[in-house]
Amino acid sequence: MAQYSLVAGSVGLITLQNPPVNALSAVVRKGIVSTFERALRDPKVKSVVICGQNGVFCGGADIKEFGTNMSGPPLVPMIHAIEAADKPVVAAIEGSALGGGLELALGCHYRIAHSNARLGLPEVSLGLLPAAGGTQRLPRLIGIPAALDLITTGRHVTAAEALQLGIVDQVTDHKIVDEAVKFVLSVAGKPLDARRISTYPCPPLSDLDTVFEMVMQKVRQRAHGAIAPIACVQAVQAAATLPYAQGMEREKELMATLFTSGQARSMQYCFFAQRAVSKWSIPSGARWDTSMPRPVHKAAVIGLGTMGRGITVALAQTGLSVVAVETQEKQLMEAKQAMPGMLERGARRRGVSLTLHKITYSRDIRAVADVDLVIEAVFEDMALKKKVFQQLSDICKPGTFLCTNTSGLDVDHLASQTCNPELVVGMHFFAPAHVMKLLEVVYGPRSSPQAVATAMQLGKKMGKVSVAVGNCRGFVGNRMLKPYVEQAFFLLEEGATPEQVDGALEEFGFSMGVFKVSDLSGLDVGWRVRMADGFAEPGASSGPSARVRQGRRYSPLGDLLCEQGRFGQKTGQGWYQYDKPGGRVARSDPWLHSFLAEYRTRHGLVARRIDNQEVLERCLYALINEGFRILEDGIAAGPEDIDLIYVFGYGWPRHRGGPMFYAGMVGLTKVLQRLEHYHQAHPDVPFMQPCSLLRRLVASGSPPVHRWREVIKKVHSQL
Ligand SMILES: CC/C=C\CC(=O)SCCNC(=O)CCNC(=O)[C@H](O)C(C)(C)COP(=O)(O)OP(=O)(O)OC[C@H]1O[C@@H](n2cnc3c(N)ncnc32)[C@H](O)[C@@H]1OP(=O)(O)O
Repeated sequence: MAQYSLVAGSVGLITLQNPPVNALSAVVRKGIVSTFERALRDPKVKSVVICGQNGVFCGGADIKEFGTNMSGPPLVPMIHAIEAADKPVVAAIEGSALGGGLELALGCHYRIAHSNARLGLPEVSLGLLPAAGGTQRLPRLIGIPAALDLITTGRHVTAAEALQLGIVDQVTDHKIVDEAVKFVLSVAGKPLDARRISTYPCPPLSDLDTVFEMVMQKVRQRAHGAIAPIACVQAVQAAATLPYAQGMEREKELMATLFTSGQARSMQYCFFAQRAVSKWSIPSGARWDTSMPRPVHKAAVIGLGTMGRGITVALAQTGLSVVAVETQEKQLMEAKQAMPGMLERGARRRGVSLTLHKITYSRDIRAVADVDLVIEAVFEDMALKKKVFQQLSDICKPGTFLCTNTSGLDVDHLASQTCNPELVVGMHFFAPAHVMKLLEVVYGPRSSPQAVATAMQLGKKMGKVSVAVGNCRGFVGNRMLKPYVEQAFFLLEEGATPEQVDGALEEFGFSMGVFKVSDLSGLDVGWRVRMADGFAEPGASSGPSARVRQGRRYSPLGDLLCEQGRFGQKTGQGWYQYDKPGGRVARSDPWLHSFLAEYRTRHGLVARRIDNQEVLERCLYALINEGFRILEDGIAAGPEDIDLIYVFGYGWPRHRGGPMFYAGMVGLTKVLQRLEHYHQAHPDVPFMQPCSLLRRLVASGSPPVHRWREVIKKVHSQL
């Protein structure tokens, strides 16, 4: 709702009230319309201030209303009425003014912001565009280039930047409503014509066509198939070329296409999924709202390879004191040289001050004796990690949480090396750890609720999307990767090329296909895992049984490349070739194509034409099928957890909602049928055998993804 009061004798104060973010629900819109009309009618009222309760102006339209039969007064005419009023209206902005919230403020004649405010038009990240006049007013106010930047990226700006851009008229550190009232009294009687943004001409720009062409090209490249950023550019182009009223028509038309699109549904699902996974619960019954995290003031990182450096930087950026331990002198020196640059770039990007002084370095593991939490990030080798955990258990003060950054080893086994296994959890970061948003927090059967809560909270503080997952080989993300990569290898055996497989996946929306990712992270990573799992064995890649291991189909292609020293970008050759070791630009490699042809001949395989549909189905459905197994095993609490892991850690396109949501969009029956088809064709590939949970869901009428938990619960209760 919206509350109305008369202040300072002549100012109508309208306060938006819809906790927690004063979203513009039907009731709030109704409240604004009626209180505003009352203010206009009241002769005592000479001016109006609009603010939000509890330190937040407005988080935008109520996203929960999307997809329902929307009732109540629409936003556009409401904002027009405010702009057209003959009494001055000031938006008093503190906290957030986002989406429809900022559009409401743009309809006001003046905007004053508290220095804590954040403003933005983030609709693009919900698969939409700012359709309450945002695409038409913002370019008129701040110019086309700045408006394009804000609208196509959805980024939030601080009050200081908003002032610089001209979005707000004043920034204050004082009480926002008091300042707004003072301000509106000071402008009483001034003509309002020049304050109505819809009447402004768009600031002229020379060579408009070229500007839009270039922006569109850039936006398309970044969008990976998402349609909202493109529509955002088109809407701003309308502002630049059409009169306001026609621009509004175009905005409406473009929004109508987006609003009902699967992409918008997927992205809005991701928004709510992100909030849902922070409300974690684990099979022991521990939950986010009943488990108290312990404060972490000082942390340590053991091992300063690529991951350790990233984790140290991420911790220091959070403001924690960090002890960075590396026993190898050379590696320590390299880390000391590299990390200041990483911190500097981070500080510049985030507009904050440098935190170099937060890190102390040591070669001696005993330096971690007084820290609250340790993250082990040594080489991915169980024997080495066990030794580190035994040492930590002896050295650390009582109560120190011991975390491992393993990407898939048994966390419980590591916990068993310590005197207090309840203090042990996995904190699986993704490279580069100071940039990537995902953190898998891995609990074992003995991890205490407090250990899980502390790791989850630390992740949040570090700006990560933290997802609590159970302990199994590869946890959630890497476990699902295995069938996906396996299918990609099989496709090469059957006639596809890395270029074709990657092309199909990139067209689907991944920023990089599976083979490019493999070249980037190093082919040796997967090779080591396959060796540890007893699949890859020296000398076994070329014998007669090379393509069968442990009674199932196996492709030794990745092992063969590793045996040739082709580890990807770092060696300049992998599935592609690069201009030099460390090169970044993948080029097709004729050697690889001959190698594949020879390999097929050697194994009596005849290359066939494979279409992109088959590439997608085999790679993605194999991955999704493993996702169902993970749900069935209780390793992830719900489909949202898996989806966020894939969106934030593995480049799954957000506009496709994550693998499990995508399965729902495709139709569970179809996914099941295609898995059955491929499993019949390849009975020696267990990953293609449809998971029984998928069958259960189909048998229960393929409920929407938010109702899967009910079926999963039933499955678990019957175990
Ligand atoms: C004609 C169409 C015109 C306009 C279109 C739009 O306006 S679309 C909406 C544009 N706005 C946004 O995208 C903002 C989304 N919200 C946020 O970015 C953050 O929530 C915000 C406002 C920065 C606050 O962040 P904070 O970390 O403090 O809280 P949290 O994100 O956990 O949110 C708290 C709860 O509020 C719910 N919520 C937030 N925004 C909205 C919203 N716009 N509509 C509905 N609900 C919203 C959020 O889901 C949380 O709910 P909970 O049940 O507690 O998990």
